[in-house]
Amino acid sequence: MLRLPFRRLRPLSAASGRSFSGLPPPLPAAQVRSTFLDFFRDKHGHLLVPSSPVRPRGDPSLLFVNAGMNQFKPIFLGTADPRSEMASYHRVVNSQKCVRAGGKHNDLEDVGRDGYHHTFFEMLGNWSFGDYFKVGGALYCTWSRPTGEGGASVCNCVMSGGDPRHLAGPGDNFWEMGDTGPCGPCTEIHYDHVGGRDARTLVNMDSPDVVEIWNLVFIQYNREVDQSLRLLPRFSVDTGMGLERLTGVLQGRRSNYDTDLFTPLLHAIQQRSGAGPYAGRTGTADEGQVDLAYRVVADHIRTLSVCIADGVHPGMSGAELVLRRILRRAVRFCIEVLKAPQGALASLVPTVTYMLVKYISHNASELGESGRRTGCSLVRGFCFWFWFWSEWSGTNCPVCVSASVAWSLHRDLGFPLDLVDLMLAERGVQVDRQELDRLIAENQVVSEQQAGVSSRLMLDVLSLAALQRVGVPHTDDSLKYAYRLEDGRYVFPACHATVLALFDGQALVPEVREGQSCGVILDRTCFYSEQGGQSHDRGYFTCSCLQVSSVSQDVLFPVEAVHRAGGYVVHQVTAVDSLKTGDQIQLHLDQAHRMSCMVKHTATHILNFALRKVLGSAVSQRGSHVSADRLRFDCSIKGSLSSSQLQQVERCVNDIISANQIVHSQEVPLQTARTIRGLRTVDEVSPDSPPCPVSAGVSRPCPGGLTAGVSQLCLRCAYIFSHLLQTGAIKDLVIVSEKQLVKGISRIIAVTGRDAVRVSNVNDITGGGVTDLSELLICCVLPLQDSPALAASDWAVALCQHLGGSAGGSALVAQGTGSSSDITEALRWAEDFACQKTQR
Ligand SMILES: Nc1ncnc2c1ncn2[C@@H]1O[C@H](COP(=O)(O)OP(=O)(O)OP(=O)(O)O)[C@@H](O)[C@H]1O
Repeated sequence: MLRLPFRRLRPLSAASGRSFSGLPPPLPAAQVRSTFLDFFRDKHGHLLVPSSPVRPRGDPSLLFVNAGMNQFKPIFLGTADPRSEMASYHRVVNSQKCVRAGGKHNDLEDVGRDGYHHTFFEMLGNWSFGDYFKVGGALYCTWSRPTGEGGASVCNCVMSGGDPRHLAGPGDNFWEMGDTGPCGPCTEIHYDHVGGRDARTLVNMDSPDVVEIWNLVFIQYNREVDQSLRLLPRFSVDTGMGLERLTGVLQGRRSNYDTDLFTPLLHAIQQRSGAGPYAGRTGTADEGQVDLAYRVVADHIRTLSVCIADGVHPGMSGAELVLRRILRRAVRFCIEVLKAPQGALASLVPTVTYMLVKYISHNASELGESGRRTGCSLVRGFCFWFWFWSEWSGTNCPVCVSASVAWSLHRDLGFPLDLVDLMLAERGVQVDRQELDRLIAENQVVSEQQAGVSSRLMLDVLSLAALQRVGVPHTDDSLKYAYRLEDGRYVFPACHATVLALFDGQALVPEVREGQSCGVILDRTCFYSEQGGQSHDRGYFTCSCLQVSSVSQDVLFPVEAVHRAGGYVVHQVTAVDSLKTGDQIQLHLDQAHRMSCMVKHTATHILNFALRKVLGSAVSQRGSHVSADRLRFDCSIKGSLSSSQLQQVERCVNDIISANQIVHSQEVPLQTARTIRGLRTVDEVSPDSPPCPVSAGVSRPCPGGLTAGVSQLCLRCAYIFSHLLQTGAIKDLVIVSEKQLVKGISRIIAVTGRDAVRVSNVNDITGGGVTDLSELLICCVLPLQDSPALAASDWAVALCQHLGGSAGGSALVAQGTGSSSDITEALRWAEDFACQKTQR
């Protein structure tokens, strides 16, 4: 027997629905929200918990929180800290801020085109954690509220069935939060805005009238990183219903934009722009896309406001990049379509704040600044854009534009690439996508390499000229190579130096005072400067300074960065005491850090060699970066690597490592270097450096054409980077991830030594082989080692979560916290966790 799930209110006319000054809507959204929450809390004993911020807490599998269940992931997985409040949850209800603009759930494309997909929306949800569960048709949750008119139930939802007059039919499905994580079969409830017909065939068919409003998921599994499904320790119920869609249904509006969640915002947009009133048109009826622009701007300003309030700011990668695109898209529609003046977007923030007062804080100023900057760049862009189209308008309008034009719109004029795509698509023009992808990948590599030095104190052209004018000689940095092996240990030379010049960020100065940031130029150094993909050295200076008491004391100046400019090596420090030109200092190198970089550097070249050996000489390097933690290697490869090929590459590298081959180097003239067979990147040698080929292996390269060694290393690196003297110090290499950046270009990330052993252990425990799981470990857990603020239990929880709750993994992370003081506590915690699992 089917029950009546939703009684549709008599639809109001479109005009009255959009009237900004008309009667108040029949059921304000705020009341829809509170009725839902109160119902589950008061009638069914659910605990009302607050929404989490939209930035996921400690969950790298998500860019944004995309569902109410995200914050409860540890409960589903059984990894919640038993001492935490969360561990006591059985029945919970809330209204969660969700953003679906990236990752598995990405609705950005639909926003504005229909009336029910938003990038930001509130998800109403109720949960049972091992409490009630689906028992045939017996389980039901009724949710009802009296209307102002006669107390009729407007919403009476029965999970076990539906009325064909109103329910379009339950869609059986399987719901997943992302590529990994808790999941399970689900029943969706769809609402037919037309009603009185069998709309089952329209379910999930993108019909604007038949819309999913509630999804009831029966969480039973965890999707593991290898894509298998692991049965969870207990079964749970997880439901999610969009507040905006539900409000639309209850207010009798087909479009959410016609509800009181949006109408004040649309009104504010109209006031600030030169556009006519919002008329709710879609598709071809919406000539000039004015109503589309209204919807996009209204949607995006909500998303921007909520995200910024939660600490996600428009930026250059991950969630921040997504937000930057949203900001740019909103600005573009504001300026180009709605003809709004600059600053109009930011001026909407108070309206959003007023409407979502519960969530939004003082973000108007930031959005104002960000929006203003974006606006300026887009205004320039649009001038170019109009010129571009006027040039090609008429018969010569191209069907396909070259990738470099699209790229220049992006790089030079600041258009986001998806906006370029959109603008071209709107005019029926295609872009050479393959070539564009190549340009994107190339740029990504370059910008990542440059990122490390962008924020440093850089010597400008004038200061360089001034240095030369006063006769400051170039820095002698040959000591950075002067390390040797003694009894199997690397010994680095001591280095005393004289301060020749000080740069305060603007000009050369004779002295810097305490607290001042400056660039220090010495006559000699043993420090590496950051260049070409290898991190700079770490360490400090000591300087004998005269104290007030006339007693001389050693003062320590930590070196924050080291870079090179025109033959000078600049050490960036923040002065802890006064420092003057002529001061004598002693340099102290962080030898462990240097060793780690040398290990990764030599390993990178061996990896390059091994890839070519396994896959053939067509493999070519597209970029690399080595730091103390890991190495990254980008190369062009046809297709992606199979796991057996990756294993072969690893084996080849590890054979060279375990043979402890000698790494040879020898200075030769450039002409001679060019004749050495197998030697690569000869052209990259810097003109003022004698070329120095390096190889590892049985044969030693020498002038006159000797074959390069087993693992030929590159010429350029030999001179400006440090290499190991023997390969054995690498100890072990494990590839932790391999993925395609774009078609034809793969990025490999590998770790060495102790980290490689740890990753192998994780793989043994999880049976993972070479998986993204290990990358997670590297990306998310190992970097935390430097954070003293983390309690041991956090370690255990973090890894348990990343390993899908594996007790072995927990123990492993406890070991991995060797650098943290609280290893015993971590182990105890890991044991607790293992015990808890066994008991269950
Ligand atoms: N982009 C969105 N904007 C507004 N509400 C949404 C959005 N995505 C999902 N919802 C709401 O959240 C509920 C649960 O989310 P779920 O992941 O099941 O939706 P979905 O299957 O992605 O929906 P759809 O297929 O309509 O995009 C949906 O039933 C709907 O009410």
